Amino acid sequence: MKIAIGNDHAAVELKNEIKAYLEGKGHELIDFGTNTNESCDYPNFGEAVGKAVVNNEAECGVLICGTGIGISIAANKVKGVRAAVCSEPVSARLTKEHNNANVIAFGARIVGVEVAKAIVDAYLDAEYEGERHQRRVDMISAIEM
Ligand SMILES: O=C(CO)[C@H](O)[C@H](O)[C@H](O)COP(=O)(O)O
Repeated sequence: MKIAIGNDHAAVELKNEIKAYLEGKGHELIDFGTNTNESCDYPNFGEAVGKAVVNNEAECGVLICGTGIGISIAANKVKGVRAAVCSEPVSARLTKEHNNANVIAFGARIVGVEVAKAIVDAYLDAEYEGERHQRRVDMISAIEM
């Protein structure tokens, strides 16, 4: 799967761990940075990953900042993005099954590397269930119009 990934300065190390983990599973990662510990602004990376997903350059996105919150708020401003912050794998599975989330986010200051791996695994292994959930996802899309 082609996956866009992005992060701010708080999450360079965790991003590199998750990127290597996903590449080891055969995924192709498009890395939008940042790749240094120099302080930077998470909206740039949330926007870049969100646009890559809605423009079909990637099938889904992974975003990491200190909490996962700011970067997901930014991504959610891109029309068509449904980014969900998850700090554990059950929510990560459910946001794919119910919300058809196309971006998963988490915080490098909140979760450790093993929980982060479990979150991306749960998200990527899950399938959108459609049916009653589609009505609700359509309602979310209608808010963007
Ligand atoms: O956006 C955030 C909060 O929701 C992230 O945690 C950022 O990484 C954080 O705000 C960055 O903070 P810093 O003090 O500039 O490192």
